[in-house]
Amino acid sequence: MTEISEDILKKVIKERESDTHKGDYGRVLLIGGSENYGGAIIMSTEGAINAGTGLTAVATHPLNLAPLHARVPEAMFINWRDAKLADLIKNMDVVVCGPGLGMSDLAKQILVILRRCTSEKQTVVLDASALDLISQDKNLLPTNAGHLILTPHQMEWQRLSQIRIPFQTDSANIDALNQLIPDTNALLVLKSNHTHVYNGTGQIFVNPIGNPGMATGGMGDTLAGIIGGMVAQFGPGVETVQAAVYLHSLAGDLLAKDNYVVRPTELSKVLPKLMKKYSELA
Ligand SMILES: NC(=O)C1=CN([C@@H]2O[C@H](COP(=O)(O)OP(=O)(O)OC[C@H]3O[C@@H](n4cnc5c(N)ncnc54)[C@H](OP(=O)(O)O)[C@@H]3O)[C@@H](O)[C@H]2O)[C@@H](O)CC1
Ligand SMILES: Nc1ncnc2c1ncn2[C@@H]1O[C@H](COP(=O)(O)OP(=O)(O)O)[C@@H](O)[C@H]1O
Ligand SMILES: [Mg+2]
Repeated sequence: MTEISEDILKKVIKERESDTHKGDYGRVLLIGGSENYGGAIIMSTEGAINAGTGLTAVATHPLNLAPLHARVPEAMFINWRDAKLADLIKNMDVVVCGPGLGMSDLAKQILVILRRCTSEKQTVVLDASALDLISQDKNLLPTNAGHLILTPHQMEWQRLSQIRIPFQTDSANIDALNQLIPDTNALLVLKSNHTHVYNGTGQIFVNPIGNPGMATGGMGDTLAGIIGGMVAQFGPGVETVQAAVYLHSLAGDLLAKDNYVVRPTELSKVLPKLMKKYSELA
């Protein structure tokens, strides 16, 4: 087991070369946000954009168009019922699916489309409702994606793995991950006050930082967006995911120095400054 440290940020976050454009920093599609959970996909999008995604698109319920554009005009919008969703998925580097997606039949259909349209070169980050739907039907897993990153909290992992929370030991978690996705490219980010990152070969990385001010709805949605944005720029390896988890908590700790509660939307705002600092320390 390895404790994640600040060094991972220096290693992963690179200074940007002058001769580059938005296409060099990745295309990310975020899918989620039903009528009742629009905030989840907006917070996830804010995480992705503030973590540096080159081009960001959001497939969501049409109710979320105005609030999404008001908060994050950098993001493009597509109605999640639009037939063009399939082609859009095919053109993405990373798809983050699940924040506020909900458990409807439409949500299930979206997972079917995602499974059909993803391929080897792409990374899919699965969070929240996407994981709960897959718990009900394992055939919904988008196994054609080159890299799969699962980001459950402990109850979502209980539903998916059938391991009750007190029995979620490292060895049980690794076995369950390998059984669920017999592909060593899969990563499990098991969120808690000390999030564990597992890869398919049995390596374990533990996040030592973060604080209870971060126990606010939307904090995990934000992390899923940050992971998507960082994978789009720095690749889908386990180091990028460790860096995303650490950066999220570091931002949370920075805010918790003088705030009782850390709002996910505030956390996203401090990411560009932190990333700048670590890109220069490489
Ligand atoms: N603003 C918005 O739009 C927001 C929308 N959201 C969207 O809502 C949807 C449902 O997601 P969800 O996470 O809220 O519900 P669910 O999966 O039932 O989990 C809660 C249950 O798990 C238990 N639990 C045990 N251990 C735990 C742990 N370590 N961390 C967390 N929970 C833990 C917990 O136990 P208890 O609180 O009872 O002790 C409770 O019984 C999903 O689409 C999501 O994206 C949210 O992101 C919020 C902001
Ligand atoms: N007490 C805590 N200490 C450190 N981090 C926490 C704490 N509580 C929650 N977090 C972090 O906040 C996030 C919560 O994720 P999740 O439960 O999926 O939130 P949501 O679904 O509401 O967005 C995780 O990244 C978790 O590590
Ligand atoms: Mg969550």
